[in-house]
Amino acid sequence: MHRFRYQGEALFVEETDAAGLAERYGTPLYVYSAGTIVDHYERLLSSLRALNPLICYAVKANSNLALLRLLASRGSGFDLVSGGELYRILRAGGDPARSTFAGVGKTAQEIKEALEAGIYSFVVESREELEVIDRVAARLGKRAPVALRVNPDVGARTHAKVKTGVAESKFGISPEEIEGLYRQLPHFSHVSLRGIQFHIGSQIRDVEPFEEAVRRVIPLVEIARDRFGAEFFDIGGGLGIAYEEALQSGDPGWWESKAQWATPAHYAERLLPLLGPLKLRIIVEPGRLLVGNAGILLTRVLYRKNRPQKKFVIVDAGMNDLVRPALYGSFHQIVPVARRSGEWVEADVVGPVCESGDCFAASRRMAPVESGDLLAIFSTGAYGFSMASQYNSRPRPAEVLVDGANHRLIRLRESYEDLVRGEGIDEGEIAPGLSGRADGASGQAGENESLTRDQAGRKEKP
Ligand SMILES: Cc1ncc(COP(=O)(O)O)c(C=O)c1O
Ligand SMILES: N[C@@H](CCCC[NH3+])C(=O)O
Repeated sequence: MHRFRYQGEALFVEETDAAGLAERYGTPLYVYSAGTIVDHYERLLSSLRALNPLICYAVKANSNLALLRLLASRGSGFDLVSGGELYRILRAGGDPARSTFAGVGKTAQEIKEALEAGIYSFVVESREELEVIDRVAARLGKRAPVALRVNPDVGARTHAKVKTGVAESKFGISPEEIEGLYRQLPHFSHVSLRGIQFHIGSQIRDVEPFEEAVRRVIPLVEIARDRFGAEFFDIGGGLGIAYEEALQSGDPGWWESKAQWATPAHYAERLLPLLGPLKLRIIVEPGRLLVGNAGILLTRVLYRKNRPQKKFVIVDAGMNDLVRPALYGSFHQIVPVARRSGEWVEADVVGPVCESGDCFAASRRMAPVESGDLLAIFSTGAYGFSMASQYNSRPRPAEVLVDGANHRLIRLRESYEDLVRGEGIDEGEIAPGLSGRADGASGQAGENESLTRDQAGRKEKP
């Protein structure tokens, strides 16, 4: 269950009133409930108890160090997709030996960093990537643990932009190609096959696609286990949550029975008989499920605008802070932080960004609001801050973690200075010696790659 409730007319996050948080830390403000995250983690673990699973939290959903630390302290491993995410989990005290590294475009540098950190397994998405991993491992005198990501060509009822298990998507390797790779694997002398993985997409709330994917991939898993000694089967993440009526139902999504959606009992009931007999370590990679309904975005109403055709509520959060509605047309419940009586209105809730798509809710029936009021945008713990940008030169918002009656800032609101960090106007101001002339007369012109300050001088070639 999530821990956001009205007490009287005031919205509370655990035992902390939301309005007080907005006063103290300003808006827009992401607020997370630690109790909700831990509850979701423990519930998932117990629903799959019979498999003794390893949960690898998908860092991309929300990569704040404090959340990573919280999950690591409960024993969670991590699903990573970049060198930056590896850096984050190391900073947060996460264990690379309980973490996997997926993604279709790992660079040789990222592969080297993960090998040196002692990653539990790469999740390989192409033959060419496998070759690079083999080469980097050889150079380091190591053997790289790898899993192959299977694209099982299973569709799922979710947004087209977040389906990843269909043959047309860029992810994974087809079953036929994997069979070919099995034959060639002995030639890769610096990798060992540790597992098989699939991940078919995100915000999926039916069990059938997961079951279908497991069934299709099991024959490949059995070969990996019997011929190559593979030890795990990773069935990815993608479990959906309730966005509709998230507050009223108290439903983090998937746990409680809802006529049209699967429950964890249902999921377990259907998958355990398939997975149990494999006698392998089972890994799951949930992101949204653990943190999605554990976060809200607090925003203040700046202005209202009433036209005969439409009413607008203009708030101080924008699509740069929360891009999901603009990107996917996704629904987020929006409620007042302090309820007032009066007639409900139908309005568009929009942000200040100069795009018509900067709209959190279109023609939404909502409780009456006045300028200065606070609103809470629900179910924004996943893919909220982690997809935020500085578009329109808007500093990214602050983040706060609530635990009971305690609250603490876990990310400072950005300043104008943060907006221009790393930019330079004059020659040599930010990277002395790097500038040059097209004819190669000086500096490192022709490198044809832009370097970050950290990367300069330590590029790993594939
Ligand atoms: C490889 C991988 N694992 C896990 C996830 C987590 O997905 P979700 O947040 O839907 O559980 C993703 C994102 O879809 C992913 O790409
Ligand atoms: N960003 C997407 C989910 C993508 C999952 C990443 N593999 C969302 O907000 O729903």
